[in-house]
Amino acid sequence: MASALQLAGAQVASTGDATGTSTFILESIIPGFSIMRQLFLQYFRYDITSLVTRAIFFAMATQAGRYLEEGIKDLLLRFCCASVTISPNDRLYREVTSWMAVHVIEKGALHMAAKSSKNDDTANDPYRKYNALYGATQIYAYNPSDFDENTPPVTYSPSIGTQWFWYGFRPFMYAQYGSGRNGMFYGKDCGDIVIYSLGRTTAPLKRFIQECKDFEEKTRNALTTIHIKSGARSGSIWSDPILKPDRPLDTIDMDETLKNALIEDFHGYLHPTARRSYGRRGIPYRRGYLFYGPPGTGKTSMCFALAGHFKLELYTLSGQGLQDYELDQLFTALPPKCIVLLEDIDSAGITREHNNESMPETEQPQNQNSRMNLTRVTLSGLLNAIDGTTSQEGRVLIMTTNTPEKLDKALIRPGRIDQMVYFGPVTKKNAESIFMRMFSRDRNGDEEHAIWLVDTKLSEKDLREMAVEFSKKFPEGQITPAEVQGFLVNTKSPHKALAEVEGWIAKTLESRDGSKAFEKMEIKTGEPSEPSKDSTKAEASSSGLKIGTVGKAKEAAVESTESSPKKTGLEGSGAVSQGFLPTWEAYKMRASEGTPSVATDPLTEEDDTTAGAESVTESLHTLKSL
Ligand SMILES: Nc1ncnc2c1ncn2[C@@H]1O[C@H](COP(=O)(O)OP(=O)(O)OP(=O)(O)O)[C@@H](O)[C@H]1O
Repeated sequence: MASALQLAGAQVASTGDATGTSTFILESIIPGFSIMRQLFLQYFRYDITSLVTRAIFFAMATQAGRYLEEGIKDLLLRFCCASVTISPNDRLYREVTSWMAVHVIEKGALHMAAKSSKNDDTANDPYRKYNALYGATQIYAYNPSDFDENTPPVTYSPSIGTQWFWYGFRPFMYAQYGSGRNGMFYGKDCGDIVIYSLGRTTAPLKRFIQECKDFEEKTRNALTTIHIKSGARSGSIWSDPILKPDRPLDTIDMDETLKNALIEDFHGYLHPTARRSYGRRGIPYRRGYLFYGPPGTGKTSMCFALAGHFKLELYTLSGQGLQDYELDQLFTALPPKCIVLLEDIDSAGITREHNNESMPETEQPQNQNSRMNLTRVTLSGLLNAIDGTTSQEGRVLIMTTNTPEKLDKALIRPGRIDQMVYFGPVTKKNAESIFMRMFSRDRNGDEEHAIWLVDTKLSEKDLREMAVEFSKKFPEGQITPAEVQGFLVNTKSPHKALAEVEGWIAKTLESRDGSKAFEKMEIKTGEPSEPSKDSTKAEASSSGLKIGTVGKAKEAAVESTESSPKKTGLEGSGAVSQGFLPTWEAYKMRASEGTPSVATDPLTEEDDTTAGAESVTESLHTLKSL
């Protein structure tokens, strides 16, 4: 090698002509060039100098052309186009991407990104079960045949870089940038989208954005949008939307009065003027519900049904594997109106200290995954996220639990939880309606799956009679709706179900010591709270807050409802006795009776709030015992 270099050096030094000069220059651009040249000369008797020189000129011209093109494009975009930038955290981001996917990509774009639901980040999460059941994933229109788990749908979207398209008679450019510096891609994180339109006016862009929003709304008409926690480099963010067909409210079997009261309460809260009215009274515009009851009684299903009915996006979380700052990030990123579902809030194991500090060292999990699973939010972190200073207004918070008595009083204090709703085992009436739902014919006349033995000869009347017969076999308050549903799904035939129900009930009760019915749950919050590090808790205690035992509240309600004209079925979390808003139903009822003050519609009426305490306390007496 050394001798070759010497040879090259000697060659350059010895030739003082033009070839020597260009060889010298080329050597400085391509180290080792003179050796290569020497070898070519020796073996092929060909001087590569002019060939390499031309190649270098060509490369430089191409690069210069590229810079020129970029420069012209920059000038064109800057001075001849209007643009709008959309950040990846904004819901517009996916609305625009969805529009692009259907109107540009699927119409024959040459460059696109493909994604299969099997590969997406949510594949291993618990909500996969919903995806499996309903095939919900990033889709643009719901089509049941798309959701065969064995052949997961592939979705196409705009690829990174730029894409020109026509919108109306105007050229538009879609540009997807990376999240890194200068828009470079870092990992798989995407940065802003910028949409350019030719012409010095923003009106076409605004029309385009509105069309993307309308399109998204139309395609999601019968779908509920769900978001779950998803990891990001800088903490936690909400996942891309997971879509699932709306669950109609009439598929939730529960006490009808209670269900209607809950729906009315939602209506009241979501009334267009509600935000202003809350603000005027100095009440943060938030609403909290606690759904409690045994497992499989419809708490989660009701959340989905409410989200679908009120067209609110559902953001679901469990406290496990979350740190306080992540919870804060997630709550801060919520849109102005949505439902946040905190599932199984008791088993989320909210701790009072950070990250298992209280756990003896020997019991601390050794491996990283177990440590992550044990990472939990602290009570103060949760309270802060729910109603801290940075917490979004407008959202509905629903917490579900099987063990309400274990919940910290600070968590369910008025203002955080405004209504508590009990979901219980099936009544005879519920059993009848579950039977009817399972076996009545599809009203749309769609073909049923072959294994589902829908008896087409059975008239609606016959089926109803069978349902009544079926319901008579049910002992009150001992079987959950999920159990009944499971039994009927397995039998798949009304005749078989009727024949086997008695045996099945006996077996079910026997398997869990059937002598015991489900005990009615009580939220025992009579004693004062323990002193805590948490300031919010301290504030709750110092305010003299004692949330009455729900059971006792119910007793009081029963006594007083005897004289009340109508029952609502919702329980204020002690909130009502503290002067918080009673149920919407109660307001409406009082409004129709012409009772003055808060008793009229709280959201639209301009009333005197100082007179509210009495009427509010009175409204408590309209609450129904469950
Ligand atoms: N009241 C009900 N009406 C209709 N279906 C119900 C009802 N309760 C339970 N189910 C059915 O049972 C299954 C489980 O229900 P769901 O997850 O809503 O119960 P849950 O009360 O949230 O249970 P958990 O406390 O274990 O989370 C679902 O398939 C749902 O359709």
